Amino acid sequence: MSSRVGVAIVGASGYAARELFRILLNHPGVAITAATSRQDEAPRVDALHPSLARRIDLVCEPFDADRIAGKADFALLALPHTASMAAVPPLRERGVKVIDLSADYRLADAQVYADWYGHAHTDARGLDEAVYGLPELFRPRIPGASLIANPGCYSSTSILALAPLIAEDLIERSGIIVDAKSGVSGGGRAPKPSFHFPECNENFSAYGVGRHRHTPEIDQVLTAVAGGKGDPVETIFTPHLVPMDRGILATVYAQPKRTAVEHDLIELYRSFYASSPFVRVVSHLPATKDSSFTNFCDITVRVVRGKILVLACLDNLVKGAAGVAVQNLNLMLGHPEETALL
Ligand SMILES: NC(=O)C1=CN([C@@H]2O[C@H](COP(=O)(O)OP(=O)(O)OC[C@H]3O[C@@H](n4cnc5c(N)ncnc54)[C@H](OP(=O)(O)O)[C@@H]3O)[C@@H](O)[C@H]2O)C=CC1
Ligand SMILES: CC(=O)N[C@@H](CCC(=O)OP(=O)(O)O)C(=O)O
Repeated sequence: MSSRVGVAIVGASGYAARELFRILLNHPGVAITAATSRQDEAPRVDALHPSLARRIDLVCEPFDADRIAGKADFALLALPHTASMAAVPPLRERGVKVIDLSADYRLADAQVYADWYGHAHTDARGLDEAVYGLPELFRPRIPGASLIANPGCYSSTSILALAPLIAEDLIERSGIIVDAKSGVSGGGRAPKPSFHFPECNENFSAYGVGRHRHTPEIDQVLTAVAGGKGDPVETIFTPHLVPMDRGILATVYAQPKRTAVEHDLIELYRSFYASSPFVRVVSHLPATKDSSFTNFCDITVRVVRGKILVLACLDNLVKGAAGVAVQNLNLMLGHPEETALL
């Protein structure tokens, strides 16, 4: 036990936290030494998440940076945005490395954050130092980071779908259409009217059209993938809510700069992701159930009437949240990226 690294899970009662527990309880190099919740009665983790009964014997405590620093080297924050940026500075001041699952450290520019999230950013230093935790694109930067901004679930799907085309400068950068669908757990465990069963069951609707907060995140990262050369990437990102528990499928439409050949594109994707164990470039059309409860993102490419279509899917709670957080933790700890994730 002593050779294990102590990890705290902050925001323990939520869905992303449940996945963190589920995955990390199988990790040979990690001990979950603390869990926090605002709930009054110091709930046991397995009372919050009965699926974890007999797997974990841990009581939640209120958030206290000193206590966490006394027990853990890493904190994985599964808090809503704005709550994270209040918790991150005191943890980092005490030497705790942080992987933040919220959106608070994903956008490099505080003004862009304020514009899309409607709140001023209060941790300029953290924002400056955070590394965007999408290992497939930024793997070399992750081991040395002290603060990781874990990507959004729609963002990961869309970025992984588009990165090879942008990196190779094969498509026009404006007007890229990302038509994405998510299961309801993407909205978290806290009840909201649109997620109420009679509202979302047997229903299918778009939301956030033209103003979803993952738009600037997708554009920012893909513009970085382009190497800062040329025009910025501008996507038209439209999310939809699908009445299923989990999973995201994005269908991306892009205008090629020259004639596109499907077979060559599939080969490009295979070579681009050859060193990325969690991207499966497939020839069939991916379906959410194929990646459910896994850390895989499945991607394929088609050419239809001269346009490039990329279809990508992943599990929003795993590759879209807790799984990629553990991928990042593995890289920071020097473990194989796949540890506890296969
Ligand atoms: N769901 C998903 O698919 C994905 C989620 N994310 C991000 O991960 C984070 C967690 O998401 P998810 O687990 O779905 O969310 P949940 O709503 O399920 O859980 C968040 C937890 O944070 C705690 N919390 C809520 N509000 C506050 C607050 N104001 N201050 C402190 N703690 C608070 C609550 O725990 P308690 O009441 O016990 O204190 C709650 O259970 C979010 O930032 C989300 O955007 C990222 C990618 C995908
Ligand atoms: C279905 C649903 O509501 N999904 C969430 C996205 C969840 C996620 O990845 O985003 P953050 O980490 O940025 O919150 C939404 O559209 O806001």
